[in-house]
Amino acid sequence: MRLPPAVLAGAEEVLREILRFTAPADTTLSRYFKDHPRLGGRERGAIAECIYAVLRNKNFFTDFSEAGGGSTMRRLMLLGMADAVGVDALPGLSPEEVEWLQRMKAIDRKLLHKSLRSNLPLWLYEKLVAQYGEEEALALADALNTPAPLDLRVNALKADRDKVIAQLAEAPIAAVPTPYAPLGLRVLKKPQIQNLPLFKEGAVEVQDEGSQILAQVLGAKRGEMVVDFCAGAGGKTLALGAQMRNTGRLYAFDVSEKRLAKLKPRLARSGLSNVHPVAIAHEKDAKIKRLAGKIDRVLVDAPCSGMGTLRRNPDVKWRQPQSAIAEMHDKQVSILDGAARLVKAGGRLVYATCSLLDEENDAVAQEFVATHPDFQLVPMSKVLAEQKIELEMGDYLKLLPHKHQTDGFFAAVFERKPMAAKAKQADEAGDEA
Ligand SMILES: C[S@@+](CC[C@H](N)C(=O)[O-])C[C@H]1O[C@@H](n2cnc3c(N)ncnc32)[C@H](O)[C@@H]1O
Repeated sequence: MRLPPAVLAGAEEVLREILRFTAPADTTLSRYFKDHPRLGGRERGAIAECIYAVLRNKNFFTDFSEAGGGSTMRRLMLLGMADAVGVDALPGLSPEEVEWLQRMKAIDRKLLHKSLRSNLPLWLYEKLVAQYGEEEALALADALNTPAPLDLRVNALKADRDKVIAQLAEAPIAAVPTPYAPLGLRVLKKPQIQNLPLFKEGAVEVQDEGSQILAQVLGAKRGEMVVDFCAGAGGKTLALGAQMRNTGRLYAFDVSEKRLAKLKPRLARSGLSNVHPVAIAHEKDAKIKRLAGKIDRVLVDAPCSGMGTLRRNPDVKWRQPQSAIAEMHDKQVSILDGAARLVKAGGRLVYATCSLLDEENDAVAQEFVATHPDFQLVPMSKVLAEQKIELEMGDYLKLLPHKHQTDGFFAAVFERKPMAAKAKQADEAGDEA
């Protein structure tokens, strides 16, 4: 069935705004839908998919749109719409436009020049080639430009994975266990999970399998004191609280009160009562000092470029200049240093990002070890074996969409050496006196 003509005009209008890259694409889209309440579900879906198709394929579409009639914005919008809903669903096209769109569909993208095929900014493509080699960088780029599946985490406090699969099947929603995360489910289509009783009652949360694995890597146990240092809206906090079986104390720190506020309804659904959200001013806040040397496990899910999440947020690659990566690195080093003070002797610290870039990952972990002799790296192979997760890794966790079908994630685990830590804690106590 053809879309109403107004949908194409609407998509062009919102695309023009989004390609200014002054705000996240999902924020602009939500505002547009709020301002146009009469748009139906199918129309909204078509506009959103069109926008995301353009963001994912921007290099290729921009190059191809140099040919063809009408304004550049209409041509980009048509390419996005054709990708999203197919040429036959588009109303009011001229015969030339139909022929032009069919020509685009027939192109074998594997034969394109690599910078067009990767659909990444050149600086990012070159960094990935330097890290992974050309063949793997292209496979990674292809995976990053493919929409992510919908993953759920079963809340072990309220449900059991097999039973949730059976309940979803009644909806009917097909879901299978994720390959690595013990409580993960991959939903085969993308239904509105938020309306299901299972979701409203807190039996499931939406969480990428990679993010679930990150939370698991911290190894939080019953009765422990744990800090989620960059908790945000609490994706990992909720997983950690359930891992701790709703016992002990889990502090959820963040500098953004707005993000922490989004954690509250999720906490209410989850049934967790061991979580304590705390807004901090910065990573050296006095609230942190009070807990210095007292915490069993600290997770630093650091602010980062987010380049591992391009399957979901394809605008992220166009919205950040290369110079932002060096700034991120410095911030990450500073946050990790601030968070490390919390860890008690023999306790663990996990540094994690959803970036794919060495500067934000390996380089931060190496700098930390070099400047914190009281901590030692715990090889990820050992951590994964402890958690019974069957993934082959070396020193670090490096999850990649083309290999593991997760978002791109990095994690390094450090342990505070028992004796040295005690001496340092004594020093810190002396400093504070
Ligand atoms: C990658 S996001 C966290 C995502 C979250 N852990 C989750 O799983 O949903 C990084 C978070 O770090 C927070 N942040 C930025 N600077 C910080 C700082 N100096 N101390 C603590 N949190 C900080 C940001 O507000 C953001 O919420």
